[in-house]
Amino acid sequence: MLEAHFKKKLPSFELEADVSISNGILALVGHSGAGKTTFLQCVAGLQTPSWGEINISNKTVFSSELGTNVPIRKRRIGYLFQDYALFPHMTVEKNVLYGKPKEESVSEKVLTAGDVLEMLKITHLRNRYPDQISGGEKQRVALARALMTEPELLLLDEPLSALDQNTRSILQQELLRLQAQWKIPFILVTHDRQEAEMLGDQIIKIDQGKQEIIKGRSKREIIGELNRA
Ligand SMILES: Nc1ncnc2c1ncn2[C@@H]1O[C@H](COP(=O)(O)OP(=O)(O)OP(=O)(O)O)[C@@H](O)[C@H]1O
Repeated sequence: MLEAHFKKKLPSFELEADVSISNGILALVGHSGAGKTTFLQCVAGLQTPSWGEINISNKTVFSSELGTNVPIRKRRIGYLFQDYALFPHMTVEKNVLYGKPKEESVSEKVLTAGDVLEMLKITHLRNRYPDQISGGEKQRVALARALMTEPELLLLDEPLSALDQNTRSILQQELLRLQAQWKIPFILVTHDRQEAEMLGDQIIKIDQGKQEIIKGRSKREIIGELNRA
């Protein structure tokens, strides 16, 4: 579950975020420079909002009022970047194992690297290095490493944009399957409106920091409906 209600001052505008998602995929669309990456980074703890509150799985990770700002490594978030960010000197298996939490597992899903490699159908690549696998395979390894962290929320910053259409379609299906299996919210930044339509249970467009709901309903609308019932 993610509930984020915050503002972040940027040099040319202020980003205003107000989202709520308990399960499923929230797609974030918008022009270049609209504030999408800033949104993800505020949720992850890589940037600090100017004002507001962020809750993940009912835990407050940021609150300007309470002075709470939980560091990124304690937020239980998987973050997938466009450029995969794999370690070139480590094998696929070592890259995946790198995601394993250092402390004892805190979730009921105790995962081995073998489980995750199998889940993403890359067991046969375990001993290869990143320069010996394709772009689509690299993205699977990056996804495997993110899942290995046992996240409560997965942030995906244009994860498929560097891939060819065929690989992209396969991985889109894979994301849907993983989300259904994992049952945690995914936030997907994409430039591709069709991808947002296909994968997003909710779609939010950001323009100059202001959000517009394209698909799904705002928390305010849902609460209003409950109050009227
Ligand atoms: N480190 C920074 N310092 C100053 N301004 C920044 C910094 N990073 C981003 N910005 C500005 O903040 C605004 C939002 O940037 P952001 O990266 O969130 O946009 P985006 O929607 O993710 O864009 P893109 O689709 O091109 O990745 C932009 O106007 C950008 O110029």
